[in-house]
Amino acid sequence: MELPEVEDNAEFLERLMEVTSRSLPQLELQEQYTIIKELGSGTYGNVLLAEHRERGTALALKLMPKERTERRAFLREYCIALCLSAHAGFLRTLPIVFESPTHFAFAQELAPAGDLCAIGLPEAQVKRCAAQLAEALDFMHGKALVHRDIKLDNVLLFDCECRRVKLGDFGLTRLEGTPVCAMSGTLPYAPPELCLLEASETLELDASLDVWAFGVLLFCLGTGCFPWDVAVSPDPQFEAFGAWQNSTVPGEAPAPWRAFGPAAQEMFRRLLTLDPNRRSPAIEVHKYLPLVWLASSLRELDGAGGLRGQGKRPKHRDCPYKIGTSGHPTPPPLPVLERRGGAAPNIGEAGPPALNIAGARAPQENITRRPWLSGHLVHWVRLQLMLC
Ligand SMILES: Nc1ncnc2c1ncn2[C@@H]1O[C@H](COP(=O)(O)OP(=O)(O)OP(=O)(O)O)[C@@H](O)[C@H]1O
Repeated sequence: MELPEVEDNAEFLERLMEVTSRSLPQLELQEQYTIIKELGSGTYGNVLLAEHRERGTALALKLMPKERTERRAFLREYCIALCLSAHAGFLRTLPIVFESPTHFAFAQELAPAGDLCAIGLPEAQVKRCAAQLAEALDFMHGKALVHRDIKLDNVLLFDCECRRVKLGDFGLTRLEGTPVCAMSGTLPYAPPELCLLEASETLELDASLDVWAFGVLLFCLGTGCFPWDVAVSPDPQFEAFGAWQNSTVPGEAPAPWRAFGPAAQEMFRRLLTLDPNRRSPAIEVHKYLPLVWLASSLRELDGAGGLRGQGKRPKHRDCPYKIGTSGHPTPPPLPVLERRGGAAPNIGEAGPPALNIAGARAPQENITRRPWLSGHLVHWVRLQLMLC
C-alpha cells in the first residue's frame, strides 16, 4: 500500500497531528525514566535531562504544562519536530511522546554542549555555525515552514567547537502564508516589517523573517552583542544601519558593522535587507564562507573569544566541556542521579508518526543526512493511515 497522496502541507500536518493525538499514551508518572536535571526552560515549558532506568540512555524531555498549552499546539510542535528530524541540521526527535494528567511531553536527542549562548566566537566557529544553520533553514524553507524563533538559545551544540550544531524549538513554527500578529517572536531578532505592524494588522509568514533573524544571530556570534534593541526608529543603532542600507552608494559602515570586512558587510546587507521581498535566502551565506569575515584591523582578536562591539550583550555561558587530546570533545560526566520532587515522571512510547511534507525540495548534498523516512516509520504511518 502506498502512502496517500497529500495535496498540501497543511493537510498533511493536520492528518499527522490527528494520528498522533489518537495514539498518544496517557500515563501516570511511572518508573521508566529518572529526571537528572533541568537543561533549560522557556516560555512554553521546561526541558529536562532524563535517563531510561533500564537502558541508561540519556535524552532531553520537553515538558509543557497543560494549563498553559493547547493540545493542538503541542501536537503541532511535536509533528513538525519529528518531520524535521530527517535533516542533520535539526534536533532529532524521538518516538517518545505522552501526556500525563498535568503535562504534554516529548523526547529529543540530548545536545551535550547546551545552546549557543556562549557567544563571541572565533571566525572559524562562526562560519561553521553559519554553514550548518543555512543548510537547516534552506531545508525547512524548502518545505514551506518558517521557524519564527531563530535565536542563540534555539541553536544546540554537540561540541564546543561548533562542528555539529542543530536547530531546535518549533513551538512557533508555522507554514508560509500563515497570518501572524505584531510582536510574535523575540524582539532584537524581529525584522522591521514585523516590528512596524499595528496591533490590528497581520503579516503573512515568509521565510524572509527567519533570514533576518539569522543575520542578527550571525552578528551576535561575531561580536558578542546584538546590533540593536529593536529594528525600528528611534533605536539609534537601527537608524544608523537603516541609513547605511538605504544609501545608493554605501559609505563607511556604522561603527558596530566595522568589526567585519567588506565581504561580511555585503553578506549582512543581503541578509538584513530592509525590504523582505529583496532579502537573500539563508543559503546564500555559503557564497561568503571562503572569504574573510572579520575586519583586518581586528583579526588579531580572533580566537581570543571573539570581538566585543557596542550594544546590548546576549547572555554568556561557559562551555560545559573541554576538547580532548584526540581533538574530539570529551562529553561531561553525567551529573549524579538525584530524584527531584518525589516520583520521576514516566514517559510513554507511542508509535512514531513521521512526516514527508509534500513539495519537498531536494536537500543540499554537502551535509550528512538521515533518510527522510526509515522503513519502520513508513510502515507505522501506513498502519495509522489505514486505521483513519
Ligand atoms: N535537546 C536538548 N539538549 C540540551 N538542551 C536543550 C535541548 N532542548 C532544549 N534545551 C535547552 O532548553 C532551553 C529551552 O528549550 P526550548 O527552547 O525548546 O523551550 P521553550 O519553552 O520553547 O523556549 P522559548 O521560550 O525559547 O520558546 C534551550 O534554550 C536549551 O538551552
